[in-house]
Amino acid sequence: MTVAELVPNNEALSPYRHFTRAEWASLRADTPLTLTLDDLVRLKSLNDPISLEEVIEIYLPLSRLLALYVAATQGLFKATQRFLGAEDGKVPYIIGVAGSVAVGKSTTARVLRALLSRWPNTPKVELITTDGFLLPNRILEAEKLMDKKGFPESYDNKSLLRFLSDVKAGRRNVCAPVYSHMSYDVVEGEASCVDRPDILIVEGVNVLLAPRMRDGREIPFVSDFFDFSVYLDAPEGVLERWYVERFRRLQQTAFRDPQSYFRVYADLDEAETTRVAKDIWTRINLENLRQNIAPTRPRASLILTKDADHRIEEVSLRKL
Ligand SMILES: Nc1ncnc2c1ncn2[C@@H]1O[C@H](COP(=O)(O)OP(=O)(O)OP(=O)(O)O)[C@@H](O)[C@H]1O
Ligand SMILES: CC(C)(CO)[C@@H](O)C(=O)NCCC(=O)O
Repeated sequence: MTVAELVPNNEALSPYRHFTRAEWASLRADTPLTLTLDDLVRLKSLNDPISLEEVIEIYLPLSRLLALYVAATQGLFKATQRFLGAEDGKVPYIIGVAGSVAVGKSTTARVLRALLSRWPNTPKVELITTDGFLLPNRILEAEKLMDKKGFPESYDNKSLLRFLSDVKAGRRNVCAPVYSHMSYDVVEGEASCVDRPDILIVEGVNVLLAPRMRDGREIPFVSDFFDFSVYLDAPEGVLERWYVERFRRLQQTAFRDPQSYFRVYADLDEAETTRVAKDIWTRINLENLRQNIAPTRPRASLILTKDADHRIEEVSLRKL
């Protein structure tokens, strides 16, 4: 026997099964296409920049996999209810979507929502972002955390955990605070409520953080409530480019609104705008990516790796 035969290869040792785009796309085979071409076109017109090819090759196989996972989990729940002699209830299936600022989490979450709601056993799919659980600016300012927006310490983690635990407990009308990118702050008096969905998608930069210890006790974290999670990945340089492009686009549009927190940047020229965007990216978002977000990647059930054109080139699925 050769050494090569004795030592398992990397793929065998990895907790993930890796698929090229083409391999993954072929896993849609035999799935009845629950979407018509019209649905796909409508999805695209939701203002999401995603290509139809991406939906068909990446997101349809993923929605098929998730439909199977959800059905299996619902079956297990029914078995437990029967064992306990309990009345039929419903527990929402919770999916986390994690990854850097500007990687495209909102787009992925919205596409998944649209696709999953087409399956007969999960018609009601709701979506929240953890942005609403950011501490208000007045607290961030007082605690000198304005340059740490998106870092774990900038969230009201207790409220976020209570929200998730209430949803998981099957409570009706569980509400989350709302964040405005325009005012760059939590909106006082506004709420976004979910009412016993079949699936809840929770999108946010730090949703896969590992539980931490305090006084020798483990503090629960958001991902304790997840049944499945997706980490969106792209190289740092590419992420910076997407961030700067988006910032420059917003500088031409939303920043001109008198309500915009970034109104002060509305009159900058192109070079200055790029410099400001790169500075915010490097000081805050890249730092957060390196310190907090990227280290959570190995905790995801699925990793989607994008190339510079937002095309998902590799899919890694955790072996169960
Ligand atoms: N599949 C895609 N194809 C092309 N462009 C995309 C795709 N997904 C996202 N983008 C673009 O990338 C940028 C970031 O996308 P999005 O706002 O969804 O990111 P995000 O991860 O939710 O960001 P943030 O954490 O900053 O809210 C946007 O400018 C968006 O237009
Ligand atoms: C709200 C977050 C943290 C995540 O969505 C992000 O969009 C953000 O505001 N980051 C702080 C630095 C910046 O303004 O880009």
